[in-house]
Amino acid sequence: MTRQIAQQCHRLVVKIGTSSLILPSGKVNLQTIDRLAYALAALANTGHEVVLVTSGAIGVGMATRHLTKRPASIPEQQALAAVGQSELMRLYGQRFGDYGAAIGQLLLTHDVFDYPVSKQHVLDTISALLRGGVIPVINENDSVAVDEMDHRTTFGDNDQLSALVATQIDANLLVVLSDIDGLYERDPRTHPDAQLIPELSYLSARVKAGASGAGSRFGTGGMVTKLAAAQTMLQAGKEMVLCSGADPRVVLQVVAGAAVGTWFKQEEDQ
Ligand SMILES: Nc1ncnc2c1ncn2[C@@H]1O[C@H](COP(=O)(O)OP(=O)(O)O)[C@@H](O)[C@H]1O
Ligand SMILES: N[C@@H](CCC(=O)OP(=O)(O)O)C(=O)O
Repeated sequence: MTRQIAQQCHRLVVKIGTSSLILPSGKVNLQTIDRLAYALAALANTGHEVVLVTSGAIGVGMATRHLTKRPASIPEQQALAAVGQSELMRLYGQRFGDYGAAIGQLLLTHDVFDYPVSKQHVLDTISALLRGGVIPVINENDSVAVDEMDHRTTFGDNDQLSALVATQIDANLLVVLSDIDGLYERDPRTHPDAQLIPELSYLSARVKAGASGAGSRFGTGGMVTKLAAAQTMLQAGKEMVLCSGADPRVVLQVVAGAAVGTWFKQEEDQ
Protein backbone atom coordinates (compact mmCIF):
# COMPACT_ATOMS: atom_id res chain seq x y z
CA MET A 1 0.00 0.00 0.00
CA THR A 2 1.34 3.46 -0.88
CA ARG A 3 0.28 6.93 0.08
CA GLN A 4 -0.06 9.96 -2.18
CA ILE A 5 2.30 11.93 -0.02
CA ALA A 6 5.51 12.10 -2.00
CA GLN A 7 4.64 14.63 -4.69
CA GLN A 8 3.70 17.27 -2.17
CA CYS A 9 6.50 17.21 0.32
CA HIS A 10 9.27 19.22 -1.24
CA ARG A 11 9.56 21.04 2.10
CA LEU A 12 9.07 19.00 5.26
CA VAL A 13 9.59 19.19 9.01
CA VAL A 14 10.79 16.19 11.01
CA LYS A 15 10.34 16.16 14.78
CA ILE A 16 12.11 13.67 17.03
CA GLY A 17 11.19 13.12 20.67
CA THR A 18 13.44 12.60 23.66
CA SER A 19 12.56 8.96 24.12
CA SER A 20 13.89 8.20 20.62
CA LEU A 21 17.18 9.96 21.36
CA ILE A 22 17.88 8.51 24.80
CA LEU A 23 18.30 4.81 25.55
CA PRO A 24 16.41 3.22 28.46
CA SER A 25 19.78 3.20 30.28
CA GLY A 26 19.82 7.01 30.12
CA LYS A 27 22.70 7.12 27.64
CA VAL A 28 22.48 8.93 24.33
CA ASN A 29 21.27 6.79 21.42
CA LEU A 30 24.12 7.48 19.01
CA GLN A 31 22.77 5.04 16.41
CA THR A 32 19.50 6.98 16.22
CA ILE A 33 21.31 10.30 15.87
CA ASP A 34 23.49 8.82 13.15
CA ARG A 35 20.56 7.38 11.20
CA LEU A 36 18.57 10.60 11.56
CA ALA A 37 21.49 12.59 10.17
CA TYR A 38 21.86 10.09 7.32
CA ALA A 39 18.16 10.21 6.40
CA LEU A 40 17.85 14.00 6.47
CA ALA A 41 21.11 14.51 4.59
CA ALA A 42 19.89 12.00 1.98
CA LEU A 43 16.64 13.97 1.59
CA ALA A 44 18.54 17.25 1.29
CA ASN A 45 20.72 15.67 -1.41
CA THR A 46 17.65 14.78 -3.43
CA GLY A 47 16.36 18.35 -3.39
CA HIS A 48 14.09 18.32 -0.35
CA GLU A 49 14.10 21.22 2.06
CA VAL A 50 14.21 19.67 5.51
CA VAL A 51 13.82 21.25 8.95
CA LEU A 52 14.56 19.22 12.08
CA VAL A 53 12.75 19.95 15.34
CA THR A 54 14.55 18.05 18.05
CA SER A 55 13.87 17.45 21.70
CA GLY A 56 16.49 15.87 23.89
CA ALA A 57 18.30 18.79 25.51
CA ILE A 58 17.21 17.79 29.00
CA GLY A 59 17.73 14.07 28.30
CA VAL A 60 21.22 14.62 26.89
CA GLY A 61 21.94 16.98 29.81
CA MET A 62 20.96 14.21 32.22
CA ALA A 63 23.26 11.79 30.39
CA THR A 64 26.12 14.29 30.43
CA ARG A 65 25.68 14.97 34.15
CA HIS A 66 25.11 11.26 34.91
CA LEU A 67 21.67 11.85 36.40
CA THR A 68 19.12 9.03 36.42
CA LYS A 69 16.18 11.07 37.67
CA ARG A 70 14.84 14.22 36.00
CA PRO A 71 14.95 17.03 38.60
CA ALA A 72 11.56 18.41 39.62
CA SER A 73 12.54 22.07 39.68
CA ILE A 74 12.21 24.09 36.48
CA PRO A 75 15.54 25.97 36.90
CA GLU A 76 17.39 22.67 37.34
CA GLN A 77 15.74 21.30 34.19
CA GLN A 78 16.66 24.51 32.38
CA ALA A 79 20.26 24.16 33.53
CA LEU A 80 20.33 20.59 32.23
CA ALA A 81 18.83 21.76 28.94
CA ALA A 82 21.58 24.36 28.65
CA VAL A 83 24.22 21.67 29.12
CA GLY A 84 22.45 19.11 26.97
CA GLN A 85 21.56 21.39 24.07
CA SER A 86 25.19 22.17 23.30
CA GLU A 87 26.18 18.52 23.55
CA LEU A 88 23.21 17.54 21.35
CA MET A 89 24.28 20.06 18.71
CA ARG A 90 27.86 18.84 18.91
CA LEU A 91 26.65 15.30 18.19
CA TYR A 92 24.37 16.44 15.37
CA GLY A 93 27.14 18.60 13.90
CA GLN A 94 29.47 15.60 13.85
CA ARG A 95 26.99 13.15 12.33
CA PHE A 96 25.39 15.51 9.79
CA GLY A 97 28.94 16.51 8.85
CA ASP A 98 29.77 12.86 8.16
CA TYR A 99 27.06 12.91 5.51
CA GLY A 100 28.12 16.23 4.05
CA ALA A 101 25.21 18.23 5.46
CA ALA A 102 25.52 21.57 7.25
CA ILE A 103 23.19 22.45 10.12
CA GLY A 104 22.24 25.67 11.93
CA GLN A 105 20.57 25.99 15.33
CA LEU A 106 17.45 28.01 16.21
CA LEU A 107 16.09 28.06 19.76
CA LEU A 108 12.50 29.29 19.71
CA THR A 109 9.51 29.89 21.92
CA HIS A 110 5.97 29.43 20.60
CA ASP A 111 5.14 33.09 21.08
CA VAL A 112 7.77 34.39 18.64
CA PHE A 113 5.12 33.65 16.01
CA ASP A 114 2.64 35.96 17.77
CA TYR A 115 4.83 39.00 17.20
CA PRO A 116 5.03 40.01 13.53
CA VAL A 117 8.56 41.39 13.76
CA SER A 118 10.09 38.42 15.59
CA LYS A 119 8.11 36.04 13.42
CA GLN A 120 9.50 37.65 10.27
CA HIS A 121 13.04 37.44 11.63
CA VAL A 122 12.65 33.75 12.35
CA LEU A 123 11.10 33.05 8.94
CA ASP A 124 13.83 35.04 7.20
CA THR A 125 16.51 33.07 9.05
CA ILE A 126 14.95 29.73 8.14
CA SER A 127 14.53 30.79 4.49
CA ALA A 128 18.14 31.94 4.28
CA LEU A 129 19.37 28.67 5.80
CA LEU A 130 17.29 26.56 3.41
CA ARG A 131 18.34 28.69 0.44
CA GLY A 132 21.96 28.08 1.41
CA GLY A 133 21.40 24.32 1.66
CA VAL A 134 21.67 24.30 5.46
CA ILE A 135 19.34 22.13 7.57
CA PRO A 136 17.76 24.23 10.36
CA VAL A 137 17.76 22.39 13.70
CA ILE A 138 15.16 23.78 16.09
CA ASN A 139 14.45 23.20 19.76
CA GLU A 140 12.39 25.12 22.22
CA ASN A 141 14.42 27.75 24.05
CA ASP A 142 14.22 26.10 27.44
CA SER A 143 15.92 28.94 29.33
CA VAL A 144 13.10 31.36 28.57
CA ALA A 145 10.09 29.16 27.84
CA VAL A 146 8.42 29.26 31.23
CA ASP A 147 5.05 30.74 32.09
CA GLU A 148 6.23 33.09 34.79
CA MET A 149 8.37 34.92 32.23
CA ASP A 150 5.21 35.93 30.38
CA HIS A 151 5.60 33.35 27.67
CA ARG A 152 2.34 31.69 26.79
CA THR A 153 3.97 28.36 26.26
CA THR A 154 4.04 25.33 28.47
CA PHE A 155 7.58 24.27 29.23
CA GLY A 156 8.73 21.49 26.94
CA ASP A 157 6.37 20.91 24.08
CA ASN A 158 8.08 20.41 20.78
CA ASP A 159 5.18 18.53 19.21
CA GLN A 160 3.11 21.68 18.90
CA LEU A 161 6.17 23.81 18.16
CA SER A 162 6.99 21.55 15.19
CA ALA A 163 3.46 21.94 13.79
CA LEU A 164 3.64 25.69 14.29
CA VAL A 165 6.95 25.84 12.45
CA ALA A 166 5.65 23.58 9.67
CA THR A 167 2.59 25.74 9.05
CA GLN A 168 4.55 29.00 9.27
CA ILE A 169 7.15 27.91 6.74
CA ASP A 170 4.48 26.32 4.54
CA ALA A 171 5.86 22.79 4.77
CA ASN A 172 3.30 20.31 3.49
CA LEU A 173 4.35 17.45 5.69
CA LEU A 174 5.32 17.01 9.34
CA VAL A 175 6.84 13.67 10.33
CA VAL A 176 6.74 13.07 14.08
CA LEU A 177 9.16 10.37 15.24
CA SER A 178 8.07 8.96 18.56
CA ASP A 179 8.68 6.06 20.94
CA ILE A 180 5.49 4.50 19.59
CA ASP A 181 4.80 3.39 16.01
CA GLY A 182 1.62 5.41 15.56
CA LEU A 183 -1.69 6.45 17.06
CA TYR A 184 -3.72 3.67 18.63
CA GLU A 185 -7.36 3.65 19.67
CA ARG A 186 -6.07 3.81 23.25
CA ASP A 187 -2.62 3.87 24.84
CA PRO A 188 -1.23 0.39 23.98
CA ARG A 189 0.94 0.46 27.10
CA THR A 190 -2.18 0.25 29.24
CA HIS A 191 -4.46 -1.38 26.61
CA PRO A 192 -2.39 -4.09 24.88
CA ASP A 193 -5.31 -5.01 22.58
CA ALA A 194 -5.62 -1.49 21.15
CA GLN A 195 -5.36 -1.29 17.34
CA LEU A 196 -3.16 1.07 15.34
CA ILE A 197 -5.08 3.67 13.31
CA PRO A 198 -3.33 3.74 9.89
CA GLU A 199 -4.94 6.95 8.60
CA LEU A 200 -7.47 9.58 9.56
CA SER A 201 -8.59 13.00 8.39
CA TYR A 202 -10.61 14.07 11.37
CA LEU A 203 -9.87 13.93 15.11
CA SER A 204 -13.10 12.66 16.60
CA ALA A 205 -13.95 12.94 20.29
CA ARG A 206 -13.39 9.18 20.51
CA VAL A 207 -9.84 9.44 19.08
CA LYS A 208 -9.03 12.32 21.43
CA ALA A 209 -10.41 10.45 24.43
CA GLY A 210 -8.06 7.53 23.64
CA ALA A 211 -4.94 9.73 23.78
CA SER A 212 -3.22 10.27 27.10
CA GLY A 213 -0.13 12.03 28.45
CA ALA A 214 3.51 11.01 28.57
CA GLY A 215 4.35 7.35 28.21
CA SER A 216 8.01 7.28 29.14
CA ARG A 217 10.50 8.61 31.68
CA PHE A 218 11.88 11.03 29.10
CA GLY A 219 8.95 12.05 26.93
CA THR A 220 6.83 14.94 28.13
CA GLY A 221 3.89 15.58 25.84
CA GLY A 222 2.51 12.07 25.31
CA MET A 223 -0.14 11.58 22.63
CA VAL A 224 -2.17 14.64 23.61
CA THR A 225 0.36 17.13 22.22
CA LYS A 226 0.90 14.97 19.13
CA LEU A 227 -2.82 15.14 18.38
CA ALA A 228 -2.75 18.90 18.93
CA ALA A 229 0.07 19.05 16.36
CA ALA A 230 -1.97 16.90 13.96
CA GLN A 231 -4.96 19.22 14.42
CA THR A 232 -2.83 22.26 13.57
CA MET A 233 -1.55 20.55 10.42
CA LEU A 234 -4.97 19.35 9.26
CA GLN A 235 -6.55 22.75 9.85
CA ALA A 236 -3.82 24.36 7.77
CA GLY A 237 -4.53 21.97 4.88
CA LYS A 238 -1.36 19.99 5.54
CA GLU A 239 -0.46 16.45 6.57
CA MET A 240 1.36 14.67 9.35
CA VAL A 241 2.75 11.18 9.77
CA LEU A 242 3.32 9.83 13.27
CA CYS A 243 5.66 6.86 13.33
CA SER A 244 8.37 5.16 15.32
CA GLY A 245 11.71 6.92 15.78
CA ALA A 246 13.44 3.61 16.57
CA ASP A 247 15.07 3.85 13.14
CA PRO A 248 14.79 7.40 11.75
CA ARG A 249 15.60 6.15 8.27
CA VAL A 250 11.85 5.49 8.23
CA VAL A 251 11.52 9.14 7.12
CA LEU A 252 12.84 8.06 3.72
CA GLN A 253 10.06 5.46 3.51
CA VAL A 254 7.45 8.03 4.54
CA VAL A 255 8.56 10.43 1.83
CA ALA A 256 8.51 7.57 -0.68
CA GLY A 257 4.85 7.04 0.22
CA ALA A 258 5.13 3.83 2.25
CA ALA A 259 2.24 3.12 4.59
CA VAL A 260 4.01 3.38 7.94
CA GLY A 261 2.64 4.74 11.22
CA THR A 262 -0.45 6.93 11.28
CA TRP A 263 -1.13 9.28 8.39
CA PHE A 264 -3.15 12.38 9.29
CA LYS A 265 -4.34 13.29 5.84
CA GLN A 266 -6.60 15.76 4.14
CA GLU A 267 -10.03 14.47 3.24
CA GLU A 268 -10.17 13.34 -0.37
CA ASP A 269 -12.43 15.25 -2.78
CA GLN A 270 -15.67 13.37 -3.37
N1 LIG B 1 -3.77 6.57 21.90
C1 LIG B 1 -2.46 6.43 22.01
N2 LIG B 1 -1.73 5.86 21.00
C2 LIG B 1 -0.39 5.73 21.08
N3 LIG B 1 0.34 6.12 22.14
C3 LIG B 1 -0.30 6.70 23.19
C4 LIG B 1 -1.73 6.88 23.17
N4 LIG B 1 -2.08 7.50 24.32
C5 LIG B 1 -0.96 7.70 25.02
N5 LIG B 1 0.12 7.22 24.37
C6 LIG B 1 1.49 7.28 24.89
O1 LIG B 1 2.20 8.36 24.28
C7 LIG B 1 3.58 8.01 24.27
C8 LIG B 1 4.35 8.89 23.28
O2 LIG B 1 4.57 10.15 23.85
P1 LIG B 1 6.00 10.60 24.46
O3 LIG B 1 6.44 9.61 25.50
O4 LIG B 1 5.88 12.03 24.86
O5 LIG B 1 6.93 10.41 23.20
P2 LIG B 1 8.10 11.24 22.52
O6 LIG B 1 9.21 11.37 23.52
O7 LIG B 1 8.44 10.37 21.37
O8 LIG B 1 7.55 12.58 22.11
C9 LIG B 1 3.54 6.54 23.92
O9 LIG B 1 4.70 5.86 24.35
C10 LIG B 1 2.28 6.01 24.60
O10 LIG B 1 2.54 5.38 25.83
N1 LIG C 1 13.04 21.36 24.93
C1 LIG C 1 12.88 20.09 25.61
C2 LIG C 1 11.83 19.33 24.83
C3 LIG C 1 10.86 18.61 25.63
C4 LIG C 1 9.87 17.87 24.72
O1 LIG C 1 9.03 18.42 23.98
O2 LIG C 1 10.06 16.55 24.75
P1 LIG C 1 9.38 15.42 23.85
O3 LIG C 1 7.98 15.17 24.40
O4 LIG C 1 10.27 14.25 24.01
O5 LIG C 1 9.34 15.92 22.45
C5 LIG C 1 14.22 19.31 25.54
O6 LIG C 1 14.92 19.48 24.54
O7 LIG C 1 14.52 18.56 26.46
